[in-house]
Amino acid sequence: MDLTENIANISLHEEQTAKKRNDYIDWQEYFMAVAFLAAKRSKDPKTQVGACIVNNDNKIVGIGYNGMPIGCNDDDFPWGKNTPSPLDSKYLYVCHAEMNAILNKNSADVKDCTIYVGLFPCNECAKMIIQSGIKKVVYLSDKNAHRPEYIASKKMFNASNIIYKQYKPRISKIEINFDIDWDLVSPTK
Ligand SMILES: O=c1ccn([C@H]2C[C@H](O)[C@@H](COP(=O)(O)O)O2)c(=O)[nH]1
Ligand SMILES: [Zn+2]
Repeated sequence: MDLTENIANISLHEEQTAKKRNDYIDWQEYFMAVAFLAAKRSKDPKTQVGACIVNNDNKIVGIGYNGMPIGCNDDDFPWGKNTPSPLDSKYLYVCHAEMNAILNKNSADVKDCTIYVGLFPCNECAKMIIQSGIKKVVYLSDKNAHRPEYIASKKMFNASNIIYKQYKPRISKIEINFDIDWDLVSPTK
């Protein structure tokens, strides 16, 4: 066997025994990352929230982030928090991420689905989650847990048998790199 034949045989053997990669992200990481990616669309200068709704077949059926309603120009509507008049702060106008994800659904309904969200849902979103038939909430931060709206959310979720579970990341960062050298990743023949 000459050298070229030998190299060809070695590379054939490598191809035939190739194993799947094992550093892929799991479903939870994927759905929470989609929620976080959606949040990057938010124009809120202080708090960007994203939500991703998933059905029992692990199919994404809705994505949303906090933003102004359609027709309400986000350059004209306010983004402040503590203004003398409530009419001049964002709170009366901004649509929450969970609400947008539910309303943006691309399936007939979101019954029995799970919603992945960066921030634990407020009481208004909790009502929408319950009424839409979503059965599980996976959230990352519960930073507002002490506030009455969020205590109310938990009261309602408990009464309606909605499961809520804090997501504990296995990895702290998922990187998206558009600057990949595809020829290095999978050399063309
Ligand atoms: O359930 C929730 C609660 C809040 N949001 C959005 C609404 C606002 O744009 C921000 C909260 O602003 P703060 O400056 O942190 O008060 O988060 C949401 O999308 N879903
Ligand atoms: Zn809300």
